[in-house]
This record gives sequence, C-alpha cells and structure tokens, in this order.
Amino acid sequence: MDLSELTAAVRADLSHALVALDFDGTLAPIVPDPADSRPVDGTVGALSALAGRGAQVAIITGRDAHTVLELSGLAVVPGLIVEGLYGAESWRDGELTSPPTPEAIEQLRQRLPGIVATGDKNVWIEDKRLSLVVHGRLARDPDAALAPLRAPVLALAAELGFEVHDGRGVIELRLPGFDKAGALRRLVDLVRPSSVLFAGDDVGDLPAFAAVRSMRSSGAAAYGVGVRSSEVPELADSADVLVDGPGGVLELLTALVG
Ligand SMILES: O=P(O)(O)OC[C@H]1O[C@H](O[C@H]2O[C@H](CO)[C@@H](O)[C@H](O)[C@H]2O)[C@H](O)[C@@H](O)[C@@H]1O
Repeated sequence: MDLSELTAAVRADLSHALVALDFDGTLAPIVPDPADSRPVDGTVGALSALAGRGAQVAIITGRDAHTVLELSGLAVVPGLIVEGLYGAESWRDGELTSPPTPEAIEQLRQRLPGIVATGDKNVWIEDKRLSLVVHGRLARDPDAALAPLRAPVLALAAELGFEVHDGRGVIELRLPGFDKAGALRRLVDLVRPSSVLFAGDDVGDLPAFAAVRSMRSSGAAAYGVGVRSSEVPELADSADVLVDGPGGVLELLTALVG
C-alpha cells in the first residue's frame, strides 16, 4: 500500500472515519524538553477541518491528557477525544475520566530520584501525576546514560506495581494494564468507524500498529502510518506506510481533507 491508496481509502467515507494520532514525534517534533513540544503549524487547523468533515479525531498519547491539551491547543477541535497516559485516562467535551491515584506513586516519587542520581546529571524525571518518566535525551548518549538505570528501575517498579517501558530516549514507569492497542480498540468500539487511521512514531505506538493489523485481518479498513526515525527502526515493519516527521503527518491530514 502507498500513501495515496491509504489516503483514498480513508477519504472514501471520511465522515465515518476515525483518525487517531500520537502526539510527541507524530504531531509535534521531538525536542529535548517535553515542555517545549508544540504541534507543527497548521495541525490544529487540519484536524479541525477533518472534524468539520465528520471524521472522529482522537489523540492517543503517553502524556496526561491535560498536558497535551495545554501544549497543543487541540481542545478547539470539534468532538476531540484524548486518550492520555496510554489510555489510562480519557478526555472528552472538557471532562476527564481518570483512574484513582495509585498509593505507590508517592513511594515512587521518593525513591526513583535516588536511582537516577547515581548516573548522568543530564538524566531527569518527568512527573505525569499517575506515572513517572526517566528522560535521557539531554545526555550526550541517551541510551548509554539510561542503560545502567534500567535494572534498578525495573526492580523498583516491580516492587511498587508499575510497568517499565522503553521510549525514545526515555524509560517510562507506567500504570499497569494500559497500552495504545487497548485505547484504540476502545475508540473503535465507541465510534464504530467505517475506517481507522492510526499514526505514531515510538515504541509505545507498536501495540496500536499491531491492533490495526489485527483489525484489517478481520476485514476492517484499518491503516497504520509510521513516522520514520532512526530511533525506532522497527516501525518500518509495523506501519503500512512511513512519512517524514510531523510535517509528513500534516501533509497526510491535509490531503485527507482534500
Ligand atoms: O505517546 P506520545 O504522545 O508520543 O508521548 C510519549 C512520551 O512523549 C514525551 O517524550 C518524548 O518526547 C519528548 C519531547 O519531544 C522527548 O524529549 C523525549 O525524548 C520523547 O521520549 C513525554 O515526555 C513522555 O511523557 C511521553 O510518554
């Protein structure tokens, strides 16, 4: 399948399409400080136009929903749904549905800095309220800076009941039992779309690409768009088409509106 075939397939019944998109690396370029993430210019307009044509637009992100809305300005997109923290929370029509705060998060907040402090000073912790992320992108070699932390992080996470997942220059300590496949499937159950387009760039998006493949093998019109990156080469085998950067995603979104 190439990009024009995929575009035509979704455009064929755009008013019943589900367009579900990752945020960092997909709508917003990867930057050293997550607080600086912004979608490329034109993204809010393109997604609003898609929603105006009847498509259901959704963001499925590892960020918490409020942070992604603040950074992106996407709350103005009509009918937008945000699945935050890998689907642990959901935002719609200004209402956030969120799981209870895990009791162990306070212990994690107290003990994780002790592990991180033993390594590179450029490694730091992002607090996402219900989960924490160890960031290595500011280090000269992010993978090398994170490598010695992996075993103690895994041990602490196992003790406190969190899951550990790698990401682009990060180690995530997540609430257990959530991933982007589950989030995408819940959206499909809710929206009952005639076609599904999912776009992502990171290791955490791979379960959603697998869900897309599984939906298609069951006969659904489901398509995966990967954002090419040397950091996640396995994306090439998971997505139906690859595009270059958030700019490439925006071109696709613009082409969908026509
Ligand atoms: O599912 P996403 O919307 O892609 O969120 C996944 C993680 O994204 C953020 O980290 C990534 O983007 C940062 C800003 O560009 C970058 O500095 C970092 O190296 C990337 O891994 C975010 O900070 C995490 O909390 C998200 O889980």
